[in-house]
This record gives sequence, C-alpha cells and structure tokens, in this order.
Amino acid sequence: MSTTEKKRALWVPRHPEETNAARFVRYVNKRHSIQLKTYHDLHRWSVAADSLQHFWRDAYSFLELAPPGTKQIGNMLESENTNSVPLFPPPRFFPSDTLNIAEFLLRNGKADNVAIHFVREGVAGIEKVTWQELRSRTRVVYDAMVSSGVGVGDVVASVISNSVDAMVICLASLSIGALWSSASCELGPVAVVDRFAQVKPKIVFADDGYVYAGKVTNLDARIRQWAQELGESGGRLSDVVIIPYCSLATDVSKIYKGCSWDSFVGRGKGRELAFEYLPFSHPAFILYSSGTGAALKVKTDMILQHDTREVDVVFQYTTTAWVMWLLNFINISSGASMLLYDGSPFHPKPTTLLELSEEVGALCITDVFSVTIFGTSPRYLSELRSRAIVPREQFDLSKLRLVTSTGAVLSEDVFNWFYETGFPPTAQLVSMSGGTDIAGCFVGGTPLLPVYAGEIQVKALGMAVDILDAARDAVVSVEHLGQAGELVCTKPFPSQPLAFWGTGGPGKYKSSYFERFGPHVWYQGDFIQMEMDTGGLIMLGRSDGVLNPSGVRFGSAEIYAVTETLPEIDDSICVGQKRQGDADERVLLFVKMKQGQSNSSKLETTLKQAIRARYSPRHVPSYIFEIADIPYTINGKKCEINIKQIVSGQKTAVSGTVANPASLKLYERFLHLPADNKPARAPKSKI
Ligand SMILES: CC(=O)CC(=O)O
Repeated sequence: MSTTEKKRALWVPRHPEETNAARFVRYVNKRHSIQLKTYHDLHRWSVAADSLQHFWRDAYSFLELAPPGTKQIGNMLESENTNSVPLFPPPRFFPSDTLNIAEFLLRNGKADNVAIHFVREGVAGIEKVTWQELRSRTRVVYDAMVSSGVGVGDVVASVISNSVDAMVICLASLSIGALWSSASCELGPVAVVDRFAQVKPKIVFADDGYVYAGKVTNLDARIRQWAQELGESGGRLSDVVIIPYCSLATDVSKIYKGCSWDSFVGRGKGRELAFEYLPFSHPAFILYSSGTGAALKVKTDMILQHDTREVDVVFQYTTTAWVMWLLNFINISSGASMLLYDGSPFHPKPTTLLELSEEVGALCITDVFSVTIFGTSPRYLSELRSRAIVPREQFDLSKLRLVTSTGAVLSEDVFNWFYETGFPPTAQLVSMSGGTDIAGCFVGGTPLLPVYAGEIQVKALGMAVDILDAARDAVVSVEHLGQAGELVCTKPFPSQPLAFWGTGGPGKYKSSYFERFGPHVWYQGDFIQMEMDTGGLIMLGRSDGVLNPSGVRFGSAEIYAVTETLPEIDDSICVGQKRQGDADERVLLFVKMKQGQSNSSKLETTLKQAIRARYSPRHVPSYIFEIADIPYTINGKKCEINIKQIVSGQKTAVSGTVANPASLKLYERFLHLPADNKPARAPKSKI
C-alpha cells in the first residue's frame, strides 16, 4: 500500500458511547477530575507511572470484584511509584484485600437463568444448567471435598473434558481455597504424570473416557498407569475420583487410590457452601507453560475490551488444557450465559459449532436467541474458509456481536474473508494475543475503535506494552519507528504468575522472562510491529521462530499471510534452518496441499513472486517443499520450534501436547540439503 493510501476500516463502532469502556472512561474522569476522551487517552493513563495504581483500583471497584460489604479497596502495591517497582520478583498486589474467587464467580447469576448450555459431541440435546443448579452442584462437591480433607492451599487436579463437571469441581476447590490444575483427556499418561507429579495433588478427578470426532476412548488403562506412577512419585495423593462421563463402568478397585464418583459424593455431610476469604495474592490456578489477579485481569479484558454484558451468551471453544478454559470459566462472573461444548469442532458436521451458535438461547432472556460472543482461533476460521462454508448465508448469526480469535496470528486474508464473505459485517472481529503465562491479553480489541485487516486493534488497558529492538538486549524502543521487535511489558500487572511451581521455581521464572532485558521488563517472546497509520499491532510470530536469513529478521506469520491467499494450499509451516559451521540460516517453507492438488513448479513460482512482491527478495524461502502433515499442539499452535530443531539436526523435546507427533518424522529427511542456498533459487523437491 502506498503511503498516501489510507487503510479501509472493516468494522467501525456504531454506538461507542454505550459500551462498558465508555462508561468506565466517564467513571474515572469523574473520580479523578480528568478529561480522558479516546481509547488511547485511557490506555496512556492506565499505564502512566502516577496513575497505573488508580487504573487497577478503579477497575477493581468498577468491575465489582470486592466481596459485598467491602468499605474500601486498599492500595494496589505497597509503593506508590510504580516506576520503581520491578516485575521480578513479582510484587504482591492489593496486599490488604481479601476475596474468594468462587464467591465472586457465583455472585451475580439470577437463580433461574441459564448459566451454562452444555452440548456434548455424540449426545443429543442441550443440557441447561441454571445458576441455582450450578450453585447446588458446587455445594455437593464442596461438601465431599471438605470431608475428604481438602483444605486451603491443597492442589485439586483433573484430567477432564470441557464439561459442567470441570467448572463445578473448580468452583468447589476455589471456595475452599484449594488450587486448581487441569489437563485434557487426550493427554497420554506420561504427560499427565509430567504435569501432576510437579504439583503433588491431594485429589485427582478423572473422566472415565471421552468422545472426539465420533470415537469413544476408554481411559481406564491410562488412568491406571498415571495414578500408579503419581502415587509412586512421592506426593500426597489421597483419591483418584472417577467421573462416569461416558458411563464406561470403570472398576475403581484396580486404580491406585481409586474412588467412584458416588462414593466420593457420599462422603458429604450436608454442609452449606462456604467461602474462604483469602489474600488477593493467594494462588488459585496452576497453568502449564508457564489468583485473584487473574480474575481482575480477565474481567478487565472481558468487560472493558470485549464489552461483555449481562445479556450476552458467550461461547468459547476450548479444552481444559488451554488457558482459554480459565478465561471462559471466569467469564461466568458477568452473569452472562454461556455455551459450553465438548468434542470436535467439525463433527458430525463441519458446521456443528455454527448450528449451535444459532440454536442456543438463554432462558428468561427472551430477546436473545443466539450466541452473541464467539471465541475461536485462526485455524477454525481458516478451516471454514477452505471448506467454502459461508456462515452468514447458512445460519442466522444476526445477534453475533463479537468474534474473538487467539492462539495464533490471524492473517489479513482471513480478516478480509470474514467481512467480505464469511460473517455478518456487523460483528466485530477481535484478534488478541497474550498468553497462558499472564492469563489474558497484552494486545486485543476495543469497542471504541475501528478494525483493520491483519491488525490487533490496541494495547490492553493497564498493560504497559512496548516494542523493543530485537537485535539488542538493551531497552531500546522501536515502536515509534514502526519497526518489528520484541513484545515487552514494562510495568507490573496483577495477573503476573506468583511463582513457578516446585524446586528452582524462582530461577526458572526469572530466566523465562527477565534474563533478556532485566527485572523491570517482562519479555514475552513474541515478535510484533506497530502499524503507524492506524496504531494497530501486527503479530509476526514467536521470537524463537523468527526467520533471520542474512540478517533480515521477519516472522513466519508474514510468509503465512501469503500462503493463505493461495487456494490450492491447505496449510504451511515456515522455519529457519541452521547448519553446522554457518552463522547464517536459510528459510524452508513446507506446504500441505489441498486434496487433489500438488506443489507444481507453477505454484512455487507464484509463491516466490508473491513473497518477493509483498516483502523483498530476501524474504523468499530457499526451499519450498510439499509435506503431508503439519504438526500442531492440541491447542492449535504450529510446532515451529520442533521443526526448526529437526531440520537443523538439533535435539528436540516433543511435549505430550503435540496432537499429531508422528508428523514430526516427516521432516527428518530435510536435514541434509545442498549447501548452496541463494534465495529464490529453490529447487523443486517433493516427498
Ligand atoms: C490469550 C492468548 O494469547 C491465548 C493463547 O496463548 O493462545
């Protein structure tokens, strides 16, 4: 695009003054006698050294997190000057406040309204769980947990589907002050032991089986294996409670500390549900990759960035192994109704999720008969497009207000498809990026500003995001130059992890985020750029996957932005290859072709020309290969680092969360390629 050409907005806010964010601006203006007007004014104020504390305290009270009867919210940090507070060691937030997250989550829903619409693959109908039922199911599990000796600070773990049970068990654990940690059912026994041996749970809940893409998997043998190994790993496991989710009649006597759901529940003594009020910084969730802080951050994202309201029906597609499960769980605090789905997004039909979105309504909210907020991923949207599904023609999605996408970079091409062909143009498409480690977003959406193709709209409120020079370890911002660089955060935020679990935790925490730029700068490991025309943000990929041939740095997402425009390509993965004795690296692009298509020399030429024209000759991959499969994690992230290591002859650690680990083998043959790698001279090579 030429510099004089203005970018066209794909979506513009219609009634910005009616949004939660606009109400919040009026609220802080009044409280502090200031005159913030735009989103950018609000963001600047939310991260300034002398008002960061005001922002988080105001968000705390505006979002009504404090327990009923709280007279005053204390200071966010002990020190008033947030410039002097490092992010590591992690500061304690709101040191004088107490809260119980479960009480907060269950506080707002009206007894007879539907809290959760639950749909399971392979099970007909929609289970409607009212708020009253949710509270009473939580009470039953709470009662049995107390009888089983679960107390403040104990870990409750679950190998569980994205079900109502998962929410109920988590709520019961949090009401006691126990910590929650979950894994999804498809994880193998080694991965389950890897995770839970570290956190030493007191109780583990496990579904007896799961259903995915039409197949029922009985987990009996896997549970036996991991329960035995967990028991031997020296923890304090007292029960492995089997949930008869698939009615598979598991023999619990064969499982180490096995206990049936009925005998577990039978331990209850009829106790009322009670909430343990704990310090703001009391831990609540153990997440893998990396408290109340999470609740404040998630609420801020939901209400102020996504404008979630009480009348919304929210549908986030996720498993219990992804941080989006936690975000969705905290979502219930808005009193909004949710659709919970367990199963494959494409089974029995590729339009299953869209059908559900149309169908699900909320009891007692007569004018809402469809999902209004749909949370998904770039992969899902690309898949709809490549299957030629046109949601807005096939379904009534007129009530859909917001579609959020996370987990990977959402390409410009998918943005354009969304508005030109795919979804109702009135829906706001929000691409967001944060991480498991921060339980929320660094950058995301706002209802106050337009949406542009390929761009994340804004930096999230209260998050002092900056873009630092990727070639240096010094704190040098390149944001105002429009240059690509490292995404960092330079001020403390309440959803920072409290610690890394287990021995050596503080050291691992420090080396993960603070080695690169020091204790005042959180280094996220994402490569990002600001679009100077619009102020939007463009994610370019993970920093460790950054491509760097002959000193030109660019992100894999830039290459995917081109491959995604070619209809014959189903998917692609782009990595750097390092060779022994060569300081430079070359770029390899692997393309998975659609059925019936092949990587012809014409396609290679088209690809190279498109990359050269859009970026530069130095962005053109040295080699383009056809490949039969692309490895993904179960959360839909491409395994670029594994491939980069494999093609560079380095050892690679394959985590239990790779959904299709066999595909990694396909890349081993690319270790030995001819030495010469002049760009654009890529020989055609197929497998
Ligand atoms: C909010 C996110 O960024 C979620 C993720 O890590 O995929």
